[in-house]
This record gives sequence, structure tokens and C-alpha cells, in this order.
Amino acid sequence: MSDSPNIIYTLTDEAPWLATQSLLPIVQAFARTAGVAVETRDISLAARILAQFPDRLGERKVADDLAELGRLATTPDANIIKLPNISASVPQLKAAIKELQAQGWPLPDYPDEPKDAHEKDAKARYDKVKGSAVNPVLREGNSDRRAPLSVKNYARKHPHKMGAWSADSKTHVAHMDAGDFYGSEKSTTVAQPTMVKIEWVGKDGANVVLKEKTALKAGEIIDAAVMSRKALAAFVRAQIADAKAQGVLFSLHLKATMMKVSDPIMFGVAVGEFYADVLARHADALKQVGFDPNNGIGDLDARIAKLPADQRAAIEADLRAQYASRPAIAMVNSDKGITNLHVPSDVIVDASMPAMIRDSGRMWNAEGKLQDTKAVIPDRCYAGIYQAVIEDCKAHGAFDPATMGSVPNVGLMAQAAEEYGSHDKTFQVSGDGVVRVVDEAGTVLLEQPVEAGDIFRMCQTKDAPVQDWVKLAVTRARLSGTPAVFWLDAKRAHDAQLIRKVEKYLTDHDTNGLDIRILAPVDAMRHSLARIRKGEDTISVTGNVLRDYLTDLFPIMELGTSAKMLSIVPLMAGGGLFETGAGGSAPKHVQQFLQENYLRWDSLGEFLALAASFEHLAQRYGNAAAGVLARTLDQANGRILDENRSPARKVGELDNRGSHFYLALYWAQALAAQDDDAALKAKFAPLARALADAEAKIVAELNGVQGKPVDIGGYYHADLGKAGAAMRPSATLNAALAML
Ligand SMILES: NC(=O)C1=CN([C@@H]2O[C@H](COP(=O)(O)OP(=O)(O)OC[C@H]3O[C@@H](n4cnc5c(N)ncnc54)[C@H](OP(=O)(O)O)[C@@H]3O)[C@@H](O)[C@H]2O)C=CC1
Ligand SMILES: O=C(O)CCC(=O)C(=O)O
Ligand SMILES: [Mg+2]
Repeated sequence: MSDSPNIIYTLTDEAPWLATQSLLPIVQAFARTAGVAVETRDISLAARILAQFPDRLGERKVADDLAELGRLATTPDANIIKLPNISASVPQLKAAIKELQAQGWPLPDYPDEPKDAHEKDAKARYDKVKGSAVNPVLREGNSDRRAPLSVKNYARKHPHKMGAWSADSKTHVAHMDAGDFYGSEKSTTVAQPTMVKIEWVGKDGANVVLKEKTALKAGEIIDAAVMSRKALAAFVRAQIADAKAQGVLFSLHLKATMMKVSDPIMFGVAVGEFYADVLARHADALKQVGFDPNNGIGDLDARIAKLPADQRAAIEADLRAQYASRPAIAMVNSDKGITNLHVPSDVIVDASMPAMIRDSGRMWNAEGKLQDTKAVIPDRCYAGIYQAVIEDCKAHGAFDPATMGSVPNVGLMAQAAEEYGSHDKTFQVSGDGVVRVVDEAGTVLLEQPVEAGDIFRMCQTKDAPVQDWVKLAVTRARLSGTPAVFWLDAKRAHDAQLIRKVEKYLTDHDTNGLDIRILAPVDAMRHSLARIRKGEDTISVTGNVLRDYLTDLFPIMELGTSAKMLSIVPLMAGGGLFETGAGGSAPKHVQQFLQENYLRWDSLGEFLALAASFEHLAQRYGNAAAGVLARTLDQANGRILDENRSPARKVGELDNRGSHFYLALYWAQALAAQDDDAALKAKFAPLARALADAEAKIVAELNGVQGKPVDIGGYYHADLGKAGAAMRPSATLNAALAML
């Protein structure tokens, strides 16, 4: 047996973490037979918080597994299975801290407005954990996300329900026409390595360094753009009035988790406008209790609890009056009265817009009914692609999963490319003046006029990742025989720079006979949609943000969920990062699990990632047994789909645990049936027999626990013993696995 590195399986949060309690023991048992150890590293929100405070935790200090994996990702031996994790908004972060404190961990509170050096230090540490803090660290490569053929064929045979579209749907996307990032963006490519600083220069000549040092490599593209606070507020006001006039729901779609600096501020501006009257009337009281609109109106609900009853009642009455004077607002949970503006992380554009499109272009109103919607996506960089989908659905009806083609994605994301790497270079400016990016020689590379409250953002895109991305695109186009479109807008400053590189690097490859073009995002969308309706596939080759948006949009339309995606990140250093699915951590699933011990999380993404990970070990290290595991796992995955062993949605049916049992059964049967590896055949034959013989008993044991509440001793930092017992309730299955 050859010497191949271990697989690192990540422990994350919520539904994927629960699923891991059941799936991982199966995977470890199978992998061991090929001499592959499957280790774990904890990158959950709770673990990431604890790892920030070694000085406070003494003997109980927790290792910084994320930092370790970040280093591993830059080495050739990385083989990491990455499950979705929480990218925490401030309310989520605070809830996690509170839970850990209650468990006895001596953590400081999250200081909203740090008053002294201690609090500043605590806030700085917590801010490292906030938002999308994991993916950018591990993604040392570009991404290849697609629906494997078996999954696509399954979706065609068993199409999920899509809400019908009507030609007179009033649903539309609203975006700004000026004063946004798109309109203000400036971009340049630096020829030589240099070091830049970002500084604000006030009208009166005051000079504040916003970021001292940012190293740039040769050939790197940098951009600077500004979102005008005034223009954004005026735009939101106009959209509130227009939604009311048109009788459609008002809803805001941002990515406050991943764009953790800019988007909470934009969210706060919308909260400020929607609730303008009540916030103005009670400004003093709200200031006193520390309400921050960037944390959503849910923060107001929580904080006014501290006020005297009469004052609280007055605010609540004014809130009701405010809702009466406003358009209806899209709801996250109508039963609990949670609106689109309650929590910044509740409505995340990549998942929320496709969900709306799947529901006939409608969202939930306060009465729990679906209604046409004004989807407010302030910045123009990407808003137009959703309007293009809406127009297409109005003209031609909903897409048909039984016949539609596919849009896989090759995404530029390595080395924190573009907007998703901009957090440490994004600032809300304090006064009128300019923000400029200045190099070591004092040359101003980029400069933006700003007003107080504006959001300034600088992005970086390194050259080596762009070369790798172009190569990956050509490789995918060649291997799949599919046309590929680079979604780049020649009218946008950053994209214009990128187009020059793409045109140059395409000449490094043999593109003979391939159909590769560059189209502006809206045109690329129309082109891809026209083809998809004819059943034709088109590879989307996009930057980091469109990668994120499209890999939820198309899977949700094609497959019903992005959980069924193959999501590979060939790391630039030669290793592999295998992400599971393309979606999030589905907090709704945990709620259902706690209430009725039913977990509807679909682990197909994990199954697909594992097969790719074993395959990587076979190809790169010549581990033939891992190759056999990969091939047989592929067969098992096919059977899971064909025989409908994916989790259903309701108590009494097969859930996540049941689907893991069938994976073990089918995988063992495929291993027992193959003839490439006699030792594996002999090892798995008895297990396959034992599992098949006990099928009815195991399924009864697994399904028998459903229907009652279950306690796992925590949400962000659950009790391992309790969660493990809850997720592995079949003694028969556990005993059979011990045979290996
Ligand atoms: N890669 C990562 O680490 C990512 C993490 N996140 C994080 O996840 C959380 C929630 O994000 P949100 O945008 O609401 O997205 P989610 O993907 O968690 O939820 C949206 C919906 O997708 C469906 N879904 C997603 N995965 C599965 C699955 N495996 N099995 C079955 N259904 C699934 C469900 O839809 P339905 O009920 O309609 O079937 C679900 O309600 C946030 O904390 C966010 O930060 C988000 C994106 C990626
Ligand atoms: O890192 C995150 O917060 C989300 C990532 C994501 O949505 C994606 O990569 O598709
Ligand atoms: Mg996404």
C-alpha cells in the first residue's frame, strides 16, 4: 500500500455537524481498510472563538485548527473535506459567546463600543471570527462546482416542484442607478511588487491612515469603489414608497455574512430608513440601550426589554404604526413575526433570490402567504443577473428541471480574490474628503472622493490565481465538451482589467474547437438561460461573487438544492479541498431536529466530496485501494439516488441517519462485488451481508426515535456525548460497523 496523506474532515456547525456525528464513524471505518486515516479538525464558530483566547483558558486552551488548516492548504499534501460552517453575524456571534460563557468558559463579552485597551483587544479577537472567516483561509485554489451526471439524471427523472410564473407577476429587482460601487469603481494593474497604504484625507487637510500596509505582487489588479451613504438612503426611501404604491413586498437581499464589513452597514441604512419614524422619535432611549441598526430590528426587540414597561410599550406601539405606514415586508418567519430586516444573516442573497425564483417570484408576507416582491439589491455589479432571470421566467414560465440543461461554474476565488477578500480594506469614512491608495514612492494609484458615512472598499486580485482560473476553465471546457462563458463586464473598471488578462492567458492554452466567449453578466445570463431551456449546458466562468451566486441559483433551479453539488477546489499548491455542496448550514434543519428528532439534512454533498477525495489519493499517490473506495462510493451514491434513499422531510420517513445507513449498505455491497482488490472484497463481504440481513431492524431502530424532542446540550457548542448518542441510535448498525 502506498503512503498517502490522511484525509482531514472538518467539524463545523448546525446541521452539517449533526450529520457528521452519524456519517463520520462510517467513513472512518471504510477508509481504514485502505490505510487512510480520517482525522478531524474543529473549525466551528465555537471552536474558532475559543481558539482566540488561549491566555484566558489556561489548561483548557483550544488549538487554532483553522490556522493549521490554512497552512496545510498551501502544501501539496492537503486533502481536506470542508463542510459548511456558520459565517457569523454579530447577533450569532453574541449568542455563541453567551452559550460558551454559560458552559463555564471564561470569555469576555462582545464589546459593541470598546472603552479601554482590554475591550479593544477582545473586540479585535472576536472580529477575526466574525463573518466569512473560514472559507477565505482555506480556499487556496479556484473552484469547480457542478452537478455530477448521476445527480443531474436523477433530477431529470424525479423533477422537484417549481412554482409557476405568470407573465403579469409584479416581482422585480430594484438597484441604484448612481452612487454605488459599480458606478464609482476604479481599477488598475500594478506592474511591479509594491506596498500600498490606504489613507483618508479630509477637506481640511487632515490625514488618517486607514490601513498602513498592503503588499501587492507584480501583475496584481487592485480596485477602489465607494457606496454613497446618501445615495443609498435616498434609493431605499424611494423603493419603500414604490413597493407601497405597487402593492408588492419590500425585501432586501445582501450578503452580510460574507461581505462582513460593507453589507451590515448597508443593511443598517435600510433598517434606518424603513423604521425612520420610530427610530427618530425614540432616538435617545435607543441610544441609551445601545441599539445598533446594523444588527437589525431584532436587536431593538432584544434591547428595549431593558427599558421600563411604559417606555417599551410606547416604542412597540410606534413600531406597529410604522408597519402600518409602510409597504408589507418580506418575512423570514411569519409565525414568529421575524422580518427581512430583523437579523442581517437571515436573508443571504445567494440562497434567498433562488428560493424566491423557485417560489414563482414570491416571498412570504406577514399573513404567511406568498406575494409578489420588490427585491432590493442596491449595488449594480450583480443585481441585473437576477432581473434577467425574472424577465425570462415571466416571458417563458418557470424552468423545468426535467428538461433543463445545466450551468456548472469555474470560479475565481484563490488568495481572497476580489470583493470577498476586501474586508480589511473596507471602511466607513468619518468625513468628507478623499480616500486614496498610495504606493511606497508616494504615487497615488487610486483615489475616490468620499462623504461622511460612505463605504470605501479596495479589492485585490492576484495574477497567479487568474492564470490558474483560466486554465481550469479551458480544462473543464475540453473535458466536458461544453461551451464556456466568462461573465465579465467590459464597462466595469475591474472587469476591464481582468478581461485583458483573460484574453492574454487564453493564448497559453489549446482552445482549438472550443467555444469560449466573454459576455457581460446580464448577456451571459440571457445566453445561458436560452441554452438551458433547450436542455444545453454552458460553463459559467466567473469572479468570486458570481461564483457564489450562480452556484446556488442554478443548483436550486436544476436540483432543488445546492446540497447535491460536487464542489472541488484544486489547490494551487497541488492538494485538494473538497467542499460539500454549495449551500449553507441550514439552521431550519436544527430547529426541526431539536423539536422532533428528525434531521432532513441531505449529506449527498459529503458523499460526493468523499469520493473526490479518495480519487485524489488514488491519482496523486497511487493508492489503489483508495481508488477502489472512490469507484465503489460513486456506485453507492448512484444507488442512493436511484433507490430514493435521500432524506425526506417529515417524521416517519427516512432522515439523514437513514440515508447514511443505506450509504454504508450500498458501499459495502459494491466493495463486496468488485474484483479489483481481493482483500477489500473479503473484508466487506461479511459486512454487506450483515447490513442487508438487518436492514429492516436498523431502519426501525433509526426511525423509531423520531417524533419527540431531543436534547443535545447546546446549539453552538453542543454536548458531544448527547449529540453522538442522538445521531447513532441504532445499536445493530453500530455493532455491524465494529466488524470492520
Ligand atoms: N460554505 C459555507 O460554509 C456556507 C455557509 N453558509 C452559512 O450557512 C448559514 C445559513 O445560510 P443560508 O444562506 O440560509 O443557506 P442554507 O443553504 O443553509 O439554507 C437555505 C436552504 O437550502 C436548502 N439546503 C441547503 N443545504 C441543504 C442540505 N444539505 N440538505 C437539504 N437542504 C439543504 C434548504 O432549503 P429548502 O428548505 O428549501 O429545501 C435550506 O433551508 C449561515 O450561517 C451562513 O453563513 C452559507 C453558505 C455557504
Ligand atoms: O463563506 C461563506 O460565508 C459563504 C460561502 C458561500 O456561500 C459559497 O461559497 O457559496
Ligand atoms: Mg454560496
